[in-house]
Amino acid sequence: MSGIDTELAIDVKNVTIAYRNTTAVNYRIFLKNMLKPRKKQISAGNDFQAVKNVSFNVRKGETIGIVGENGSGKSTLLGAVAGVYGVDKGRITVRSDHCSLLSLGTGFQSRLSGYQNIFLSGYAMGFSKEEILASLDEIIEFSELGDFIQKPVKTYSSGMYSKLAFSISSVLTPEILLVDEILSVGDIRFRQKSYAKMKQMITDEHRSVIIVNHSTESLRGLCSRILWLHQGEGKMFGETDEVLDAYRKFMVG
Ligand SMILES: Nc1ncnc2c1ncn2[C@@H]1O[C@H](COP(=O)(O)OP(=O)(O)OP(=O)(O)O)[C@@H](O)[C@H]1O
Repeated sequence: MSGIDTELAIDVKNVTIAYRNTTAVNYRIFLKNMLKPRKKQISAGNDFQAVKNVSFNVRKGETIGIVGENGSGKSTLLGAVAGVYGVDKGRITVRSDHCSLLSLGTGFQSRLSGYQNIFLSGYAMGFSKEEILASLDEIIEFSELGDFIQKPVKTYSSGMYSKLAFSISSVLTPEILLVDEILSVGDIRFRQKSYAKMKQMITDEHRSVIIVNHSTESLRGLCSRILWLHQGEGKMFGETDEVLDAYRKFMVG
């Protein structure tokens, strides 16, 4: 089998992910492994398959969206692309030194302060201490957290948590950005601000983005292609309007 197409930032081929076999890995191991191509090939056996034989790709500089009803496997697939989960069958190749998963459930160490978590996340994304320091003031200002930046993240509301997560990834600007539902959290003002920032990030021809979101209207303005997952399977992957129209029709008639 030949290597990945050089125009692709992410290539997901026939991936199956089953819970029970699939374990969330130690954070330090995750940091070490997140940028390596993953080629684990084991049988999924009788475990619950959250993602079944799914293939899609993201070109360099492209933004794609993932839609699907609750429990269709979107977050699981995104977690596998980020390296948080291994795959049971198939292969995921990620081509970048700087990759970040923006998600409400992962990433921060709850006992550490927002300030400390900025460094932790920055390192996880592949940035150096100097690069993080150079962006620190901008991250803190964008987050609007004020004095809370020195408080443990476990004291944050979900909106505050997402503000910090979004600020880190939008200011440090990784080459590959994986966004899980984060645009739908936060107050209206921050949502508008983050949507505008996301649009600006996406227009950078060097950045590749995957967005998981239930708001088809947000996705329409941001994505060139959409993957529709249904009960763990890839039901459609193609041009944004075509897939979203079919998805809306399926969901609401
Ligand atoms: N840790 C876990 N252990 C076992 N099963 C899980 C686990 N996490 C998710 N699942 C199951 O895997 C399936 C896919 O879940 P996943 O969170 O990936 O879906 P999703 O499309 O992101 O859902 P939502 O839109 O509700 O966020 C669901 O049936 C869910 O119950």
